[in-house]
Amino acid sequence: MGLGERGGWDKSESRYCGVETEFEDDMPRLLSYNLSSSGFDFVVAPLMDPTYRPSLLEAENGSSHVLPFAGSDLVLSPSQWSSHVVGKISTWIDLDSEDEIFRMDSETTLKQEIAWASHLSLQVYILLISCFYRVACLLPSPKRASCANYARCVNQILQGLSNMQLWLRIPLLKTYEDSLDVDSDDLVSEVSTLGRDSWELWNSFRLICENHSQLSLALDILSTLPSVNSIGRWFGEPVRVAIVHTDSFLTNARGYPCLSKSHQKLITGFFNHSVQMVLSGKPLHNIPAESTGSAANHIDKNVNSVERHPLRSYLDYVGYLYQRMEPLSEQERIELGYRDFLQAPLQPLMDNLEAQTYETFEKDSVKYIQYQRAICKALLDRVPDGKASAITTVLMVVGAGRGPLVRAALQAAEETGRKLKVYAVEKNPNAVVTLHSLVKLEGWENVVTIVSCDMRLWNAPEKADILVSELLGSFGDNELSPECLDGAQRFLKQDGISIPSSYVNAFFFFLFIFLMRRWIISIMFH
Ligand SMILES: C[S@@+](CC[C@H](N)C(=O)[O-])C[C@H]1O[C@@H](n2cnc3c(N)ncnc32)[C@H](O)[C@@H]1O
Repeated sequence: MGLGERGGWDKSESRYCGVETEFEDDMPRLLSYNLSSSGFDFVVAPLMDPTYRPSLLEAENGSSHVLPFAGSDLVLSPSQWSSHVVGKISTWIDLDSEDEIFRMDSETTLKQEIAWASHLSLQVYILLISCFYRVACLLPSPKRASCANYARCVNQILQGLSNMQLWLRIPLLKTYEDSLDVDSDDLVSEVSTLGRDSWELWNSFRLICENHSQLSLALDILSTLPSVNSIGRWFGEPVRVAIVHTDSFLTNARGYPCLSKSHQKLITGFFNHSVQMVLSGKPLHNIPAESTGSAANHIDKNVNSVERHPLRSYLDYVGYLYQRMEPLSEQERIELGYRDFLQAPLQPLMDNLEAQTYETFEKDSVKYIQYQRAICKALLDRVPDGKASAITTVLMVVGAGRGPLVRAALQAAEETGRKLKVYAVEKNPNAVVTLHSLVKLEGWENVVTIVSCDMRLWNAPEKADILVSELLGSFGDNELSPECLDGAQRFLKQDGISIPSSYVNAFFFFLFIFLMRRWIISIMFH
């Protein structure tokens, strides 16, 4: 999901720019109009007729009614539902309304619509496992500052939801005063009654939802933006979509839509965080040969006509902003998938790591350069220039994996002109296979001895001058490095050294940050 590599609109991944539409019960026509020739990749469309109210339908038809969804699940293929439709939950719902019937109607509708969306995505999950988690529903923004019942109900739904993301819609507003500056749009007039910073609203909502990983954000980008500090706070949040309203666009000298510098900065910042864009609203620019009227209402009966989509010039502008960005460096591309994700700590002693994990380690070139520098310094320190050809330093890499530290050590020896003998100790037999082929391929047979066993059980034939390891793990000890390295100390000569020579357990540091996070955030942003 999300934007592909920079340098062009990458079509290899679906869903990079969508369009918000109104209710249309002919889904295939809606898709055909908005996607096929118009350039959008997905629609954010209501799943249910907005006039539907459970209490009214029940009064009319008793219990034998059919829910007024936008088409049956069969009108689109499972992959079309998953890649091209984000279900928009009815915006009229208000689960914190004082009117009990309205509140009950809201809760029933919310559950029915999410159950329906989940039904659509469940088929997809079975048929197309790779689409897992691409399926999403857009929850309307809370209507009032106190939205505990809405959040409680969403939390309840999340507990039973395995195949879908919920995106809570929140307007990008700093304060109540901010919202008063903005024109009277439905959404804004709703949120202006909230009377508080929209980040606070999101924060209280997600806390009630216990920070559920399937709850993320859809941010409405309006014509006025909050301060840079206030915006910065959102970049630490799980924003999946930025909904850019047409009234946030200015008009350039040729009459085409464009964005202010601050809006441009915001949008490119979102691109950098793989946030998808959605365009919303009526076209407000009079461009020759382009039709006017609402994007949502403008479904021509003849969908095959070559008429330009009314929001096409807005889409082109967003595409232009994307293409204008500097392409990502190789390193940034590698890191992209790891941004903003908490990783489950690895257990390399208990488990045998997979090739993919080693490959990820090996891409961290900065780390291996630091090791190489440290080994260079150690070699120069231990072996004077005059004895460089007479003394062979014994170096042991304990936990050698597929060999990047062996390579760093041999490069250090070459760089310093020192003679080196390397023992590579590794307990993962699969990694040892790769290590063997690397040693052969590089012609290191004479200097590298591979030892396939747990370092704690190894009977080393000689003692080492330098012990090199990389077993820090997430908190400096989850790979059991203290225990393993303690077991390896017996290999070390009396005056031998260890690289790294020391490290601290960062657990308490992170615990402190975690416990003080609210205080730190308030200091940073107020
Ligand atoms: C974090 S990985 C680092 C691998 C490699 N040095 C690198 O940078 O890609 C740690 C390696 O140590 C190995 N290892 C962990 N405990 C070990 C032990 N007691 N004896 C031998 N190898 C061990 C693991 O199998 C794993 O390959």
